Amino acid sequence: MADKIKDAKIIFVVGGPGSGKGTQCEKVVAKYGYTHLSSGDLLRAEVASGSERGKQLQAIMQKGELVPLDTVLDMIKDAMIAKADVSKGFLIDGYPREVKQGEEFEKKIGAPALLLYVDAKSETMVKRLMKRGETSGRADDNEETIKKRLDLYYKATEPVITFYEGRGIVRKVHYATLGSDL
Ligand SMILES: Nc1ncnc2c1ncn2[C@@H]1O[C@H](COP(=O)(O)OP(=O)(O)O)[C@@H](O)[C@H]1O
Ligand SMILES: Nc1ncnc2c1ncn2[C@H]1C[C@H](O)[C@@H](COP(=O)(O)OP(=O)(O)O)O1
Ligand SMILES: [Mg+2]
Repeated sequence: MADKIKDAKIIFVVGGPGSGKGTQCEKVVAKYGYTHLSSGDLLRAEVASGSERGKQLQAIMQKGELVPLDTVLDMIKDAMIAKADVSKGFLIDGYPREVKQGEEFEKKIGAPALLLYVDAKSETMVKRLMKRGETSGRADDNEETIKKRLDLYYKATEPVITFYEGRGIVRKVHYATLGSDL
């Protein structure tokens, strides 16, 4: 099964909470036809299913913490396999959240061709998330959880960008300016 995605083109999409990862991914999908997989969306689908595992995930996400690595990696891998036959490439949005997640992904699936870094100032992210929280119904779009998610982003996720900069595969995306060197 995993053989099906062995040679897939993989693009990691990394940025702070509310930086616009999902929004930029939609633009890439429209332009290049890649398959968009958001770790957060996959987790929220599990929560919505009402399963016991979903309840545990919901409690973690509500606190602004990271869910266990194996859980999220297995979900992404299953989703990739399900789309392998129809996909030109994969946008992996919201993963890796820490360097270890990147390492495990590479061991189990493969190496990314590119990392899209969606950059935004922390004030901008907070403002957007507070606004999104008015309608999103997301348990983590509230002031207290947003603060925790931002702290965790700077502590755990920014090092991911430095790690892949060392490999020369990081492309920074600022607002709606998607380069044509994708
Ligand atoms: N370039 C932008 N300018 C203004 N608002 C934006 C921009 N990109 C995203 N947003 C808004 O910010 C919020 C967070 O965007 P989203 O794509 O959901 O971010 P993420 O997936 O990184 O959490 C959304 O409400 C979205 O409409
Ligand atoms: N790769 C990952 N590892 C662990 N937890 C993750 C994860 N991706 C998402 N989650 C959990 C923790 C996040 O705070 C929550 C929401 O993720 P998200 O939808 O990517 O949010 P956002 O991009 O707005 O920060 O889901
Ligand atoms: Mg998102």
